[in-house]
Amino acid sequence: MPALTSRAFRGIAAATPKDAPMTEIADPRDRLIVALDLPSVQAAEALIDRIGDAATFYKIGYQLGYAGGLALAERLAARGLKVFLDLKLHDIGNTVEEGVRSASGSGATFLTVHAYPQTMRAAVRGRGAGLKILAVTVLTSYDDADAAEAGYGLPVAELVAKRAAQAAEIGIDGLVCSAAEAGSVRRIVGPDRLIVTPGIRPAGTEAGDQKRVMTPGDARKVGIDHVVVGRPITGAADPRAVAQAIVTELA
Ligand SMILES: O=C(O)c1cc(=O)[nH]c(=O)n1[C@@H]1O[C@H](COP(=O)(O)O)[C@@H](O)[C@H]1O
Repeated sequence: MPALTSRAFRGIAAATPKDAPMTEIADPRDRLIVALDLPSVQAAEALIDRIGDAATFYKIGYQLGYAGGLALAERLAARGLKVFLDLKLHDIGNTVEEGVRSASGSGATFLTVHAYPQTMRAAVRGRGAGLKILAVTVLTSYDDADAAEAGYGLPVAELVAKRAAQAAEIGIDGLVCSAAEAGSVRRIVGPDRLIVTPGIRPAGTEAGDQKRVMTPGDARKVGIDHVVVGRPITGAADPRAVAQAIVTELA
């Protein structure tokens, strides 16, 4: 995979509004969500120790969740760290509603569902106090060709916009999209819903399987609330330093 450079982002950055407002967040570290995409709880705890107080917010997804990570989520929340449970639920309404209800007792701050109207309505019905539901619009590993291959008749930007409008109408708390769509999503959903953007790559780092990417500094300018960063931190020789640099870029 080619390394990404500032030049690679120039087109995207030029197309976005300058210094769009971000939601007020008291601690700038809360803007960075570190994706704990690791094979074991032991590996995750070792990374959290190395990062120390440079990060306050961690995401637990499939890889760690199916390897004991759900219990870890409860322990991290009990320690005062913020937890994003990235379960990306999508099923019949009853199953989603009851799954969200179960997750509401975990102490997590965020939980993801896919942005299908039936799924989002069910998630809102099951949502307990303190848990915010994020709807994943179109995965950041998709481009227009991938959307067409999956059977969608809209380009990614239009599909994201359509799903963002549906999510806002249903009462979802926040959207997951790429930073490239954050400006248009903000105009659709208004100031009160969260915009959370994966596909974030510090300049010079590998995109890997991500297709809609942006640097933390450019993402800051388009009004995101939180960024999600995995491999650039989990694979770094000094994960604490990378986390600190990203928080500085976002501040
Ligand atoms: O819901 C997510 O967090 C998510 C949505 C999306 O569209 N794209 C995306 O990459 N993610 C997650 O964000 C993280 C990105 O990881 P890196 O590509 O390693 O930075 C992974 O844990 C993905 O599962």
